[in-house]
Amino acid sequence: MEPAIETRHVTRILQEAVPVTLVKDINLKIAPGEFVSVTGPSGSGKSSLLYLLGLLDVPTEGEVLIDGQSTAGLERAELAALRLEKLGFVFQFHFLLPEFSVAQNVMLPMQRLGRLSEKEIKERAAELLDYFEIGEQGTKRPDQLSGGQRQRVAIARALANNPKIILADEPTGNLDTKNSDIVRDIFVRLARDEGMTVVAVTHDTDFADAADRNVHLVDGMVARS
Ligand SMILES: Nc1ncnc2c1ncn2[C@@H]1O[C@H](COP(=O)(O)OP(=O)(O)OP(=O)(O)O)[C@@H](O)[C@H]1O
Repeated sequence: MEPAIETRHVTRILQEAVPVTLVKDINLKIAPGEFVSVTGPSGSGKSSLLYLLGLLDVPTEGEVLIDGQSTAGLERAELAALRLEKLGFVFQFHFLLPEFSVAQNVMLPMQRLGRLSEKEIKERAAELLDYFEIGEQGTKRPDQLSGGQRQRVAIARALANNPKIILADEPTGNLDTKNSDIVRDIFVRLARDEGMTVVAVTHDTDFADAADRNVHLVDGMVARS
């Protein structure tokens, strides 16, 4: 089976006055359904790597493959289309739109993709919110929810278009222990029960330990994998 995500000699250098190497010669194969945590000291390149895996940034050298398909040389619009269809993102700060209801926030990616009718979109949003036990919260605005509930909405939104891959940057970074446990269990369930591929950057050792595999970065390079 093709890896869900593969990097081949991925290096990203920022061309500043003094060039900054964010990550260097990263070679990873992440299998479908695998749950991988990415750890490392502050500044070791974890977020930079996640941005590259998520096609939000492009390598200076090397290539990122999604489902065996190289993304090298794709135009911005093609990368955006791939992201919308195949990838879901969860960040430490939820980035929900404050002026929209919780349900509308979850509906947005589906409306953007444009494959379902408005009725189907509403139903799927309601199902997702139910799945995360926040079905009652749909008509509220994000700021009327607790931090843990908001992060569950952000996860529901990331899943809206049924992506095979979820990329998360410190998904429990902003949560208390109880909510961190809930969110960690959600990620475990997504990989184990739903067969999703999960890559999550984390400083949370419980979260890192819950993954199938840990990739540890030091100075922009894979120190352990
Ligand atoms: N735009 C930029 N200009 C200059 N240096 C940058 C830029 N973006 C990132 N860096 C540097 O690149 C390195 C990698 O950053 P990155 O955010 O990927 O690290 P990280 O491991 O995610 O860190 P943290 O755990 O603190 O979030 C850091 O040393 C950072 O200071």
